[in-house]
Amino acid sequence: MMAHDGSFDGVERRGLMFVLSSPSGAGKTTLSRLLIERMPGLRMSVSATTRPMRPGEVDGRDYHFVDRARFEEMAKRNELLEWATVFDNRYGTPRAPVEAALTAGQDVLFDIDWQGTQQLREKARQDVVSVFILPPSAADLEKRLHTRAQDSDEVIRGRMSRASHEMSHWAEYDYIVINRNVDDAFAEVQSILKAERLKRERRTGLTTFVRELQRQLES
Ligand SMILES: Nc1nc2c(ncn2[C@@H]2O[C@H](COP(=O)(O)OP(=O)(O)O)[C@@H](O)[C@H]2O)c(=O)[nH]1
Ligand SMILES: Nc1ncnc2c1ncn2[C@@H]1O[C@H](COP(=O)(O)OP(=O)(O)O)[C@@H](O)[C@H]1O
Repeated sequence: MMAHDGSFDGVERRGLMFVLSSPSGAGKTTLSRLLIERMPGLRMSVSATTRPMRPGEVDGRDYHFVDRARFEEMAKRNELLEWATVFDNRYGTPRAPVEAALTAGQDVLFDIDWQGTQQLREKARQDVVSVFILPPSAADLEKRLHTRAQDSDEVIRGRMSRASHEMSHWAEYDYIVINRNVDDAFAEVQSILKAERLKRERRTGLTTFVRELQRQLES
């Protein structure tokens, strides 16, 4: 039997919400892309944002780029699972795709800030697994923001000055990963997801599975 989540261990489970947060430039986007590529059964939550599109970004893949009026309308209609203001722009998670994925037994990956993580945790504590990504040093963080070459010097200065505030929320997260080297950080994040998928409480099919094992043993 194949479980809904695409894994092959034969036991159904409830989908989980896997959250990555970090100061800008620490590597969330890089690690998220690798996770989506390499972990079956994991879907990315594509946020809505009012911030301008960066070179190389694609509407509907990286974000749903919307204007302020549209964003306010989505929030008012309760179409967002959470939302927050970051760097003067609005960011929010469309509710419907997340609920559809979880119902289908898929896990959902979120690249959201600490404000959004708090809101998800309040709504669904048991289903949220949160990881905070730290850069190895301030110098590395600044270098990464510059090598990404997608923001002006002024925007980068703003992001650096917000980094310390963002980082002050590290202790609210379940796991902390220091992104020195992408391969190691990816292996750590992947291990967290793999272990969390095995948590007893999420594995709704265990009672049936064990009952069947017992039946086989006793017959
Ligand atoms: N609360 C919340 N935060 C979001 C959402 N989407 C993105 N963010 C956060 O907004 C911040 C800025 O994102 P972005 O402009 O793409 O820059 P980045 O930091 O380089 O990824 C990051 O901390 C994201 O995690 C969302 O839907 N909700
Ligand atoms: N471990 C790492 N070592 C060196 N550069 C990295 C590492 N992780 C990410 N980067 C680079 O740093 C820049 C910022 O990473 P990104 O994933 O966009 O961060 P975030 O989404 O957290 O803002 C990108 O150019 C990315 O390729």
